[in-house]
Amino acid sequence: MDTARFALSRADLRIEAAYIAGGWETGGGHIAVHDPATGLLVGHVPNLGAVAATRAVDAAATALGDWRARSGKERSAVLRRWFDALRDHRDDLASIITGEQGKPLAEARAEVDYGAAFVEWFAEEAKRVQGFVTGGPTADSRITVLRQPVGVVAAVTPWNFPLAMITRKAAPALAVGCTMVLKPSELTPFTALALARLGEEAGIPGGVFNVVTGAPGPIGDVLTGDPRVRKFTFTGSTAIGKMLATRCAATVKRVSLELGGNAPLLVFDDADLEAAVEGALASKFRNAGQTCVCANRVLVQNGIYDAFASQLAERVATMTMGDGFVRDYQIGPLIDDRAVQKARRHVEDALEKGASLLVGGPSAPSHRGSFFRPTVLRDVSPDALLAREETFGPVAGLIRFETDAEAIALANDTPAGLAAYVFTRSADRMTRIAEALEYGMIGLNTGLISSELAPFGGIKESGYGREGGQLGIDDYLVYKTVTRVRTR
Ligand SMILES: NC(=O)C1=CN([C@@H]2O[C@H](COP(=O)(O)OP(=O)(O)OC[C@H]3O[C@@H](n4cnc5c(N)ncnc54)[C@H](O)[C@@H]3O)[C@@H](O)[C@H]2O)C=CC1
Ligand SMILES: O=C(O)[C@H](O)CS(=O)(=O)O
Repeated sequence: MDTARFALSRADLRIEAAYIAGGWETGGGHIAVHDPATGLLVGHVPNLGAVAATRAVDAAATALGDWRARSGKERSAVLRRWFDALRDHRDDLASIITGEQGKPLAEARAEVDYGAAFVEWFAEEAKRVQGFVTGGPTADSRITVLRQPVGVVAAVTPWNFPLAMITRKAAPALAVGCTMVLKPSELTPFTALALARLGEEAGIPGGVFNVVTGAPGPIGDVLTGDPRVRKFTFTGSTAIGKMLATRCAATVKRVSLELGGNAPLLVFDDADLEAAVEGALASKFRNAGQTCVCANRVLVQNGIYDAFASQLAERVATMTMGDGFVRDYQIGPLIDDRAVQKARRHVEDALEKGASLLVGGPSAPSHRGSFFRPTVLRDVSPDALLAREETFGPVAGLIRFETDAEAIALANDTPAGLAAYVFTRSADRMTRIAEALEYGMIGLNTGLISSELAPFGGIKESGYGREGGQLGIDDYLVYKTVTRVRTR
């Protein structure tokens, strides 16, 4: 490992072991983890499989009784200590995130804040899980509805937010008394293991939070097939999510899916031009375009099109790109060369279909690591690949429209339904368009919609379930209706 690149990270937080039943395991083969900015080896984690995954489910099932028996206030205190530990180790965690995912340190620190905020939020929610009591069908009867933890939870998470996508699931689950087996992305396992280490320090009992590293297939088969797992939560690509949800049906698990997006960003003639450009920059280029809520299609009304295109291109042309550790660059590397090839394919296809390049395009080969320059294309066809698929890279494709009706039709013309953005000064148009768009989340005159306070999730083929906010805890609770008749 290039120790200089983890200068900020204390050795005891970068752990080359899986975490099962409160113990650190180094057995089995190994998976190599690389730094996307340099291709350098970051380290190895155990390549565990079905046997270890089953032992983790054993541990979660064993720990469930005592953990759910604690009061919400007692679990809240443990989560609060976990939150404090994440904040105290903000720089250590950020350097681990940048080292294995590539985002610039400033974005990595912001992700630690974002992920820790879910732990803080659900430490508070842990004390407020409410049921209700009503009168029964006869004078001597009462009906009580309890909300209880669903039980053992399995979670599978992606590489693009290697900390926040985990705490967005683990915090509500542990808050209500569930236990968890997590399979993090094999591309970014060290962040998950650091979370487990800090959770151990905070007093999360062994078996309550388990991290199994290794081959996705065999581990996934156990997490989707073991009947003791009562809830399966996934964040990642639509194709994998569909397959895993299908596997869960055999044991009727509760499932929540946060899948891919294809977010339209609509700019109307009456928009505040500066706000629309800022919003497009924030939404499109966060994490080098590798978020599921990134603007994936930029739909611009004809009257403002040229002004918006030139101002966006001017700003993108000034963006700095490079190794997230070296300087505070704005654009880091993509996760791997496969992601670079996809972005390149989308740009080339759009150009073949009549678009023109305003700025950017594939990086010079001299650039080490999996970089792709921030790119703006204008006059993109709605039939271009980048309008049909999620680019998951720093490519903004501008598509023209004339009328409100045309904008809505273009925006909704996708199986995805995660996030959409609207820039207009008209309150009436905001209301009409927001209500007509088929998406789980809408940004009005903003490109940033994610926080621990806002229920996050999609509709259509972007998935179901909500994470964060007042709704995030529901996915980890079951209802129990108790009818009682007074004895004579
Ligand atoms: N809606 C949302 O909140 C998010 C959606 N995504 C979507 O995911 C994609 C990029 O993220 P990736 O990590 O590449 O997605 P991915 O779907 O390839 O991987 C996500 C997770 O699934 C696991 N996985 C893959 N195959 C598996 C199998 N057969 N069994 C069990 N687990 C398996 C991976 O190891 C990883 O942990 C994009 O399409 C993006 O839009 C990513 C992050 C958030
Ligand atoms: O995985 C993602 O893309 C995240 O859900 C996006 S966000 O929550 O950071 O906006």
